[in-house]
Amino acid sequence: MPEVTLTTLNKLKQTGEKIVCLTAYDATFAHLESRAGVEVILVGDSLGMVLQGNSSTVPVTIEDMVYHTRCVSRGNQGALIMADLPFMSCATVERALQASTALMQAGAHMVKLEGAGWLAETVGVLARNGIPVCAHLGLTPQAVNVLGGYKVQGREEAQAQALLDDALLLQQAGAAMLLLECVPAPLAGRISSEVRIPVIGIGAGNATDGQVLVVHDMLGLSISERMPRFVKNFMQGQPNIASAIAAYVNAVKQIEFPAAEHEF
Ligand SMILES: Nc1nc(=O)c2c([nH]1)NC[C@@H]1CN(c3ccc(C(=O)N[C@@H](CCC(=O)O)C(=O)O)cc3)CN21
Ligand SMILES: CC(C)C(=O)C(=O)O
Ligand SMILES: [Mg+2]
Repeated sequence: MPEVTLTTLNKLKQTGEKIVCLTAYDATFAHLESRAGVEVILVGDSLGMVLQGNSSTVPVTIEDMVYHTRCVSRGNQGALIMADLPFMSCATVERALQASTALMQAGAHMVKLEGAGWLAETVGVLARNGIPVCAHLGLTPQAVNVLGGYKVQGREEAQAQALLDDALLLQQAGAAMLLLECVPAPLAGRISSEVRIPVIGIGAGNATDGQVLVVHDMLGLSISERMPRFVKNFMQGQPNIASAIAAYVNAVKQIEFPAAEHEF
């Protein structure tokens, strides 16, 4: 058992203290982040972009995710490890169970799946089998080819209402956590206050229960010229990576990050 558990995260939500989440893909970063006070380490399928150099997360396989989850697990010092279920791994309940088993046996404490209310049954089956699930809503990058780009979701009233309905449905189905990506800040705040479970945001304003960023982004490392609006470079003014990560933890805890310029 890690030092940080779902109980810890639920308590943080109740007390209003922000939950800090950051991606890691290897043992060294897992070590640094967990030592710096990051509560949740996300082994994100963003590794398909920042490590593998793909232009989306679609090429990432379960084997890739298992490998990096194992690496992170070895370096982790007490954080809760959440691993992404990659593209197509939730197409059927059976596939989701198989992929999640592999991730949990590689050292994950929780899995994250992209998708809305239609995954409620999958979430329920996983939860009943002892696998905590985070449901990733809003901009779901694995669906980039359907969405037509990495765009803000939930801007129209009907879409916003559908997101809120999905959040409540997934909680009801047994989700332990939600992640909202690129949704208008007021909508993310509303969803966070209407569900009991912790809500982590990226590009979703500062009213969610926690924040996540891709570690390469917050260290100012980028292949492309343009960074998404929600990214802040925490290396600025810091002597090393450990202190940049500590600055991120502090900024999230103090609700200094994200600022208005980082939200939609
Ligand atoms: N390095 C990295 N960082 C990420 O945050 C990330 C990945 N990779 N890979 C998977 C997804 C892709 N993500 C992205 C990528 C681009 C935007 C982006 O440029 N968004 C526009 C929104 C434009 C709009 O609709 O108004 C922006 O200006 O931020 C958002 C999320 C988030 N995830
Ligand atoms: C951007 C975050 C939320 C993610 O899913 C990832 O890193 O893969
Ligand atoms: Mg992901």
